[in-house]
Formats: sequence, C-alpha cells, structure tokens
Amino acid sequence: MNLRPRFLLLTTVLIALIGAGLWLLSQQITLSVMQEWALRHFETQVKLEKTRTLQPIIREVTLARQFADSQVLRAWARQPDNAQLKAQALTEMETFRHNFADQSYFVALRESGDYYHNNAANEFAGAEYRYTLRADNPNDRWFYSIIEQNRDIHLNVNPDIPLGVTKLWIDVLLRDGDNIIGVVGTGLDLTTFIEQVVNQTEPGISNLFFDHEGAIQVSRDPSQINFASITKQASEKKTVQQLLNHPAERRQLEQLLPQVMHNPGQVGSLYLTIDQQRYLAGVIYLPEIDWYEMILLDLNTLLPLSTFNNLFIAAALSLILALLLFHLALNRYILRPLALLEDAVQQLRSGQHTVPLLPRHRAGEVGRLLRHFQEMAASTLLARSELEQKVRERTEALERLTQTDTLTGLLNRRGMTRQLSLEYERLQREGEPFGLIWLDLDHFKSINDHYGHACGDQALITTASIITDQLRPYDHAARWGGDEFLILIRTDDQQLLDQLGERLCQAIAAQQQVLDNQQRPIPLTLSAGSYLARTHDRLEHILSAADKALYQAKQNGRNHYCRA
Ligand SMILES: Nc1nc2c(ncn2[C@@H]2O[C@H](COP(=O)(O)OP(=O)(O)OP(=O)(O)O)[C@@H](O)[C@H]2O)c(=O)[nH]1
Repeated sequence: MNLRPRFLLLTTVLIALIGAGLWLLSQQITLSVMQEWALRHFETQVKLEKTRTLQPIIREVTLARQFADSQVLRAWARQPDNAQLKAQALTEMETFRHNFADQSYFVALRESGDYYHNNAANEFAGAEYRYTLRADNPNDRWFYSIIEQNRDIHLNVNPDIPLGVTKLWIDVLLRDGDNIIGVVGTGLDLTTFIEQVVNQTEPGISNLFFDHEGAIQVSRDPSQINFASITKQASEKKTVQQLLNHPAERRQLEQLLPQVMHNPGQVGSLYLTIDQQRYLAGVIYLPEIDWYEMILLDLNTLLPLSTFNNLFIAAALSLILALLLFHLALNRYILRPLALLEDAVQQLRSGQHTVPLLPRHRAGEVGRLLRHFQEMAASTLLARSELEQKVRERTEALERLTQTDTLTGLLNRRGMTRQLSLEYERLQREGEPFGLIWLDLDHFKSINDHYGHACGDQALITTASIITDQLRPYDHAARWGGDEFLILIRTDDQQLLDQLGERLCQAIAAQQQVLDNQQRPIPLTLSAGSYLARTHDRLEHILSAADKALYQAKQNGRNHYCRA
C-alpha cells in the first residue's frame, strides 16, 4: 500500500478514536454538569416546597403535635370517666377544631377505644363520642397499628370517596410519660397539595412522596399511591422500591434513605430505572412530616440528544476539515516531494545525464533529503562522466592502436582502409577529391638478405619518417604491408601528386640514415605510382589504378614515379 492511503487510513482511525474519546468525555462532563445542576435544582425545590406548598401541612402537623401535648387532654385521657376533665377536654378539642384547617379533629383513647370526632359542619356538637374502636374490626386496624409502630407522628393518605377529595390524616400519639394513652389528630384536604406539588412540575421533572417504609403517599399517578398505609400488610403496600426495575438500584435506594434521614436538608442522588426509563433521582427527608420526597429528572427530556446536533455537525465538519488540511499538508510536505524524488531516481536510472530538478527550498527532513539527493546525484553524474571520458579516451587509444603500424607509427592497412572509405564517401557526397600514391621499396628482400632484418626494419622506419615529413597534417600515410606504403592526399591537383611522388623518390634515394654494419649508408630507393580519384570511380578501381601506376614505375627500372 502506498504512503498516501496508509496515512489517510491511519489519520482516519486516529481521528475516529480521538473523536470517540472526546465524545465519551463530553458525555461524562455533560452528565456531571447535569448532576451538579440537578442537585441544585433539588435543593431549590425543597426550599420552595417547604416555604410554600408544604407549609400548610407542616402547620397542621405542628398544630396536631400541640393538640397531643395538651395537658387538659392528657389529664382527661388518664381519667376518662371524670366528667369535669371530660368537659374541659371537649372545650379544648373545640378550640383546636377551629384552628385546624379542616376544622375537624379526632381523639381516640387507647384503654377504652372510645373515638371522639367533630367536623367543619359542627355536625357532632354534643355527640362527640362517635363509637368505640375494636381491635378485631378491620376498619379500626389503623389505630392499633399506629400504637404498635410507636412513631410519634404518622401521616396517612386516604381518598374520601363521598367528598371526592384525597385526605391526608395526621395522626399523633398521645403520651403520658412513656405510655401511649391515645391517638389524636386531624384530616387535611390533599387535592390542592397534589395539584401544586406533583402536577405542576416542568416537563421531564416529576416527584413523589413516600413514607419511611417506602409506601407512596403522593404521586402524579394516583394508581401508584398507597392509600391507607397504616392498615395494609407489608406485602400489599405500593412502595417506591416496587417501581424500580433493577434490584441493585433498589439496594442503593435503601442504603441512601437512612443517610438522608440522618441529614435532613441534604439531597441524596442516584440513577434509577422506572418503566425501563432512566432517571436521575434526588431524595430528601422531610422531618416535619416524616416523609421522603423523590424528584425524578428525565435527562432525555431535559437534555435531548438533539441539543447536541449543532455540536455534532461542528465536530464532524472540524474532523473533515482537519483530515483535508492534514491531507494537503501531507501532500505538500511529504508525498509530493517523495514522488518528485522517485521520478528523479527513475530519470537517473534511465541514464539521464543532467541532475534532475527538485524543489530545493523545502525546510525540515524532507528538504534536507532532497538537497542531499541532488548533491549525491550531481557527484554520481560527475563521476560517471569522468569515467565515460576515461573509457572514451582508452577506447580511442585502443582504436588508434588497432589502426597503427607498430614498427613505423604510420596507419596500418586497417587504419588506411577506414580513412580511404571516409574520403571515398566524402568524394561521393561532397565531390571532395583525393589522390593516392602507392610506394614500394626496391629490392627490399635483398636488403634484408644482405644487411639483415634489423637493417630492413630501419629502412622501413626511415622511409616512414621521410614520408611523414613531406605530408600536410590532414594527409594520411600508411604502411600497407611489408615494404609497401600508401599515401592519401586531399587534392584535385595531379601536379601536386606528381611533385610529391618525385620528391619522395628523391628523398629516399638521398637518405643517409640507414647504415650497414660498418656504419656506412646503404643505397635505398623506392618506386611510386599515383592516381587522382574521380567522383564516378569505384574504390577498388582507385586502388588498382594506383597499384598499376606503381607496377609501371617498377617496370620502368625502379626508383621511378609514374601517374596512372
Ligand atoms: N626487415 C623486414 N622485412 C620485411 C618486413 N615485411 C616484409 N619484409 C620483407 O620484404 C620483402 C619484400 O620483397 P618483395 O616486395 O617481394 O620484393 P622486393 O625484394 O622488394 O622486390 P621488388 O619489390 O620487386 O623491388 C620480403 O623479403 C619480406 O620478407 C619487415 O617488417 N621487416
């Protein structure tokens, strides 16, 4: 895989991981912010309810406690048959009845079970004794349960079906020292309370009230309310625990309740699942009425995911932009220089002789790499061209060697053949004329025979030297073989050939360099024949014409020059 897709893949994976991490982190932060906000909300809610909505109940409860603390009432309860005490007590009861919001009261005495009651309509004036409670009557079970539980105060919600209202019964124990001598209290219409506290919460926020056993006393959903808590068996009760879907959350709640109970005003929070929906719940204890309030926040309603849509879109766009910028930067600073480098390597491999052009002003490692490569390519090319130059020189030297006669230093037959064909081509192509002079030493065999082979060689060398002296730099001379020499002259002048041929014969004849054993010059002559080439001549003809002229010169008695 190339670098580009690899980097793209790697970046995408990294960005996705970072994105997921940031997403989880933002969720955590949002949740903790929500929790913080929720706790404040709970505290505010409690204060509000205490000062506004719970106040009437608290007032009634306080009044009911005072009712139970009444000395007059207690004195009569100790001696129920004392008519004077009873009259005083009934007056006291009437006073409290006028003070209670419901303008009703009840007093039930433990020992006799006698139940006294009067209502707002003063319906039972003079007949306050209503009936006697009996432990075996299910309708009277509340009375015995309250005494059994030995809790100073008990609030009990019950619908009053004939009146069409929900009533909160406030029951307070009447004590004489450690002894319980009766239960007194009043009722309160809860309809308004429910309307204010439970039904008027914001969307996504709901609350309910439950007692120390978890029995639900007030809830927006009346089917959840555990009416007549006192008299019900534990198994019959509708509790807040039953609403929870997960046992672990039930345990958490049960651990939390005593904590908030011992720290009134403190809000305990936890996550709960009710009807498969997750809520952030705040639980507080209201000591004045011995109830707990639970406020449930539906985070999905309060903070729906759609709130984050713009954030998601911005994050996605940022990621795409980051990918794009990264890709552009990667391309500009790494991939493109690398592609150029690869091209340059290809060019060098394919034999290019110039240093490939690369951007030289890049900073950083890639820039350095490009510069190093260019320097390396330059020095490699220099070394290569030096090597090629040397090879060329060697080749030329070898070429020269193969075309040179080692004894005389003139061209050999091969060298002259090449020059001949070049000049012949020029003659054909451009009409540049040339002439040939063919030379052959006379009786050379007898020189060898009489004076020795070395002397013969010396004669050949001397002849070559005399020929070279007579030629212009652009003429060519060769030892054609044995004692034969061939001269190629660029000219269209037969006279020039004649003069040269004559002059060479004379110069050889006059030479003094070739010596015998006694250092005396030996006589040396040569014969020469020439031919001036014409454009329509074939090369073989040119050669044979010169050869024939030489033959003629030999025939004429040697030491002679002849033109064809
Ligand atoms: N010393 C020496 N002799 C050579 C060399 N090459 C050829 N020869 C001799 O040159 C002689 C050439 O003789 P020919 O060309 O046959 O005849 P010639 O004696 O020159 O007689 P004409 O040409 O008829 O005058 C032979 O004896 C060869 O052996 C060489 O490199 N050195």
